[in-house]
Amino acid sequence: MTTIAVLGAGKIGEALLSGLLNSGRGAGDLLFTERHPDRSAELTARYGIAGVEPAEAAKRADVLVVAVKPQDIEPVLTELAPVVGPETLIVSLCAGLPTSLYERRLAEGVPVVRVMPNTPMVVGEAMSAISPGSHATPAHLALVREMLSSVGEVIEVPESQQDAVTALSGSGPAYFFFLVEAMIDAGILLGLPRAVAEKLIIQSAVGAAKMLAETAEHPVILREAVTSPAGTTINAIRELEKHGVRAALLAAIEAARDRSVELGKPHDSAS
Ligand SMILES: NC(=O)C1=CN([C@@H]2O[C@H](COP(=O)(O)OP(=O)(O)OC[C@H]3O[C@@H](n4cnc5c(N)ncnc54)[C@H](O)[C@@H]3O)[C@@H](O)[C@H]2O)C=CC1
Ligand SMILES: O=C(O)[C@@H]1CCC=N1
Repeated sequence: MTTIAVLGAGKIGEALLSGLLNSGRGAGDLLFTERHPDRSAELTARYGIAGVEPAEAAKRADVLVVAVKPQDIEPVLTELAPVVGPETLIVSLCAGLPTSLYERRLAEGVPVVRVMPNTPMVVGEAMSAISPGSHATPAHLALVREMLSSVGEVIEVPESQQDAVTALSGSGPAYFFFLVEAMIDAGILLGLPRAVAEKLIIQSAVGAAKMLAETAEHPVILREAVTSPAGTTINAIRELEKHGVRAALLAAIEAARDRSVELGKPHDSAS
């Protein structure tokens, strides 16, 4: 069995570890590194996975999954440079960071795959987009695909699209949670008990998501089916359009893409 070490067990690192455990991998095939000892102890107690030093992770693991913030990458590269060779696959989950950064800083020939996952991997429903670096072979990509398909869906995209992917599906769950939160507030405004509003909105979100996933229908058709002539929904849609919600989403996702580009800027090959 492939041994996988997650470097930086924060929110997405934990989501990956717990998703891999849920998919049937043994705790003994997983490792993590974490700079905060309390966090490390908490994760070992929760999952039975060992927290180790970076050099030990590099020695024992076939795959090193980098899951620190892009701003924290420098010390990780410094730690990995002397201990990682071409037999170890680096999988970077970091927004904005190009594969060329790892290739420049680590030993010649180290294979790197850039991945943008999202947090629904905790429930086996991640959307992950993968892009090979210049030393990653089809076998490396297949290994990453196999690892991530145990926690959700996987697509391959050119690395040039990863900043857009980050803005869309990497951050995407946050937009849906924001929408759900606002809709629950609307229920409170209309005088419903919070628990009732939560139940109504969460189940509506689950149902709508299932319809999108399981019918082949375009979202416009599904929305039109809810929107009765001179009915209630069209009144709401008019308000959404009046308040520029569509334009706000376009601008918001463009801003997220721009931030991803910015996070990679200090590390692009020209710098
Ligand atoms: N949170 C999300 O939904 C997603 C995050 N990502 C990417 O994943 C990465 C991590 O994001 P989050 O989990 O949200 O951040 P986070 O701040 O929750 O986790 C980062 C973890 O790395 C640890 N860390 C930092 N430097 C370290 C080092 N040198 N050695 C060991 N551990 C170290 C921190 O203590 C922290 O626990 C980022 O690069 C982000 O772009 C990608 C997709 C989705
Ligand atoms: O907000 C962020 O920077 C990370 C990357 C995608 C989702 N969360």
